Amino acid sequence: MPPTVAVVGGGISGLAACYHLVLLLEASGRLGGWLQSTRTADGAVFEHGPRGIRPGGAVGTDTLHMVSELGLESDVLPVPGDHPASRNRFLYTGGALHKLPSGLGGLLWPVPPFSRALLWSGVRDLLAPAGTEPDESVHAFAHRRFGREVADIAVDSLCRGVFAGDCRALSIRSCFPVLFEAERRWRSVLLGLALGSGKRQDSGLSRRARAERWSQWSLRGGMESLAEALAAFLRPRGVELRCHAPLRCLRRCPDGRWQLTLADGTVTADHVVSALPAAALAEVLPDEAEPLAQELRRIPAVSVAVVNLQYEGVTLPVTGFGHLVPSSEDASLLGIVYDSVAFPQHDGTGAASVRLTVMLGGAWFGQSFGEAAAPALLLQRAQAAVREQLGLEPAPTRCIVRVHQACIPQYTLGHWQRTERIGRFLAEQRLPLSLVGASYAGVSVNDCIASARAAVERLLGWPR
Ligand SMILES: Cc1cc2nc3c(=O)[nH]c(=O)nc-3n(C[C@H](O)[C@H](O)[C@H](O)COP(=O)(O)OP(=O)(O)OC[C@H]3O[C@@H](n4cnc5c(N)ncnc54)[C@H](O)[C@@H]3O)c2cc1C
Ligand SMILES: C=Cc1c2[nH]c(c1C)Cc1[nH]c(c(CCC(=O)O)c1C)Cc1[nH]c(c(C)c1CCC(=O)O)Cc1[nH]c(c(C)c1C=C)C2
Repeated sequence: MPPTVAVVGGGISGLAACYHLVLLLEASGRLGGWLQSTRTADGAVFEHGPRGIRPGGAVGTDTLHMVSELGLESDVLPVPGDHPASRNRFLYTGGALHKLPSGLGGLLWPVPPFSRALLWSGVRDLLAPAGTEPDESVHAFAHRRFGREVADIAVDSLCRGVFAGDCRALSIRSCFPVLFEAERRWRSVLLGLALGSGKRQDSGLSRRARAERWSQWSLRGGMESLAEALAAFLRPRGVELRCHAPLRCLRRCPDGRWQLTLADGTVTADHVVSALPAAALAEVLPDEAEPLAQELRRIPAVSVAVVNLQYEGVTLPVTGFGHLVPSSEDASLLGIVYDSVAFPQHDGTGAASVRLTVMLGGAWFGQSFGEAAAPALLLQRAQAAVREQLGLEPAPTRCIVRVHQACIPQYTLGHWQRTERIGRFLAEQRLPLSLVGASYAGVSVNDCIASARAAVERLLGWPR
């Protein structure tokens, strides 16, 4: 009989793992995890989780390949390289919006909010010696290589716009491994980025993405359609996708198999693929795996309030992907995405509208709003930010507030050692358990899918 493999966690990582396996157990009543899209009767789509996926690199190529296999090709909404949402990103500092420099002109002269031409930061990176520490905070790394202003403003904002996190606590080695490696290998981040990108094998959609220089893509029905399409692909192929099936407890049977205790019974499996957040897995492990549980509990995650707003009869003062707010300007307000610029197809058939998503909290959630923030307060804060930062005075015609508890894992300093210790424990104890998902090696949808695929390949002994 072939071994039984149970996948726990029905987010994108668990679903992607099931691509080749047979049973998935999901605690909630829906699949997709943070892939959450609201579709309104007038055809508008509001994203409460990821809103765009990068097509580049091996992981981006693999995701696009999966999209083709799922038959979603005609639903892909690309954002080509010459689109304003690809070219323009803004920072809100000193009470004003500043376009992030692009092109040579933007590097040769001082462009606010930077007091010196960014060229000097590039020269500093080319001349500075390579670091020797095995890990460093993202801020310390950026300060050492590019100078204080770039670290305090640009890199601070970048970490808020990807991890909703604090660059002073996040690890360069785990959050931005490409930059870390570039410095180690080429002694300069810029040199490494310029020389380091190898040749890629493109086909179909990814070839088109490269030719048209897509910066990101979404789907006509929103990102949740990726989870729905995966589920629709898996069910007729014999994969059992069980919702309302929270894993309560994981025990080893005397014969070495796992016994999974659910709310309404037990399941036995030879191998378990955990696609749960690290802290959720820690809660269900048996006592003998306490050292593993302790490491998992040291991988924190931050909460983000996502406020979707729709306005009618207004015009944005700038056009682009959106703007980020450095923590020195306003720690509680991470940034605003101008959704209707990148994906006007999601505006629906109503009157011409501007759709925005305001993201609040992250690493500053508790200090800004308390642990149990009232949705009305978050909505008020979001609307005030849109008024102050974008000058949109009218009341929004549609508002959706979601508070996502512990939604983005934080790879803090030393994360690489934690994941190594976790791997060592699994190997030494010969535990038939694979860990996939956003808690370990990349938070993007691409990284989650890639982690699931790699685990399944190891499990089934497939060559890469
Ligand atoms: C607001 C926001 C914006 C984002 N934007 C982007 C973006 O633009 N681009 C991008 O690439 N990525 C983005 N991301 C990141 C990306 O969406 C996530 O990292 C990814 O979806 C995580 O998937 P996952 O399957 O690993 O985890 P999750 O989605 O957290 O799935 C885990 C699943 O496990 C289930 N579960 C928990 N406990 C149990 C249990 N005991 N038993 C059974 N099931 C359980 C949960 O219900 C959940 O469904 C964003 C994330 C957020 C929150
Ligand atoms: C304001 C907060 C956030 C915004 N998006 C996210 C947060 C927390 C979450 C997020 N955004 C991206 C990813 C995936 C990372 C990846 O490796 O693909 C996640 C988890 C994509 C992303 N968003 C921004 C950048 C620079 C990236 C990396 C990929 C890319 O270059 O496209 C910047 C950014 N995010 C937000 C805004 C308003 C913004 C810039 C203007 C929203």
